Amino acid sequence: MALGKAPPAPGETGLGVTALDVSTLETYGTHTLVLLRHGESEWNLENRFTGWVDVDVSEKGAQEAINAGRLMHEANISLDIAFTSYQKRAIKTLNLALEELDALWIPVTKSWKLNERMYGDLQGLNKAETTQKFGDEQVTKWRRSYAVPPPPIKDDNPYHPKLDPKYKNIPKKQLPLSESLATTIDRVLPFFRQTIAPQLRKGKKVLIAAHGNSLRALVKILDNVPEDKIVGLNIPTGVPLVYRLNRNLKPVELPGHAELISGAYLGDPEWVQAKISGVKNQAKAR
Ligand SMILES: O=C(O)[C@@H](CO)OP(=O)(O)O
Repeated sequence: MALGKAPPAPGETGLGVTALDVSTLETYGTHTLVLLRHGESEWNLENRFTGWVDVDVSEKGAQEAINAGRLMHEANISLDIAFTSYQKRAIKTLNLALEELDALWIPVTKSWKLNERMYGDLQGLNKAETTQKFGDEQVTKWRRSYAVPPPPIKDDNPYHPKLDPKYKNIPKKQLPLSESLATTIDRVLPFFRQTIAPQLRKGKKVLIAAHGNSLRALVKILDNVPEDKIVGLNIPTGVPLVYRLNRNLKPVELPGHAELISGAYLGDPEWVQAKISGVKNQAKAR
């Protein structure tokens, strides 16, 4: 992956305008948690279901990651510790954003528990073609419902996680063959409670660089988003989502917070909204 040298076009960065007055952040809650979805991946670009397939960030995705670092810098966000998945699109996004913040030194913990939701046998398929074949209702259920898992990955599928050496130490029966949002929560929540929450309680400012659906799982937990509303939650690539939490690690509603959630995205709200709509519309039949 070569990093493009051309500066991003005006209007592509969201820099310079943010709905959240970051100078007042300290007045909301006591703990800072920032969620960051990786920058555009090669398969986001090709509009393919990705899940546990370990694709890289695209050139645009790398720029989005750098931009995420700039947005945090502009907002005076300082970080103490970071968490990410086993997947290179999240790891690279984290590194590029931290580099921009001059914070590459902070401790980073990687865990497969923060991986993208396992997309089963849909992995590798084009989203728009899948909608043409199975219909909008079915694909929306697979992508965004709370409890409906995609079809499980077949044993001879070349993207089967048992073939990936990074999962060799995970007991085979723990390796998911497909996951709904509900079963993604079943692995994300214990990791959050056991490993991330103690750091927040110690007063550490935490960044989690992860994926569209592992972050939807976290947001569902933090904000207690009702199951029938979670279908409407789409997380854009490369836009830091800032939470302030109270002593009980419950989120405090921030000014300029996004729909359904208490956290606020950094960057120009129109720019953020356009990026959210882009994610929502990926599966539209063309
Ligand atoms: O393909 C995937 O793994 C995810 C994130 O890119 O897609 P979706 O937004 O359709 O859940």
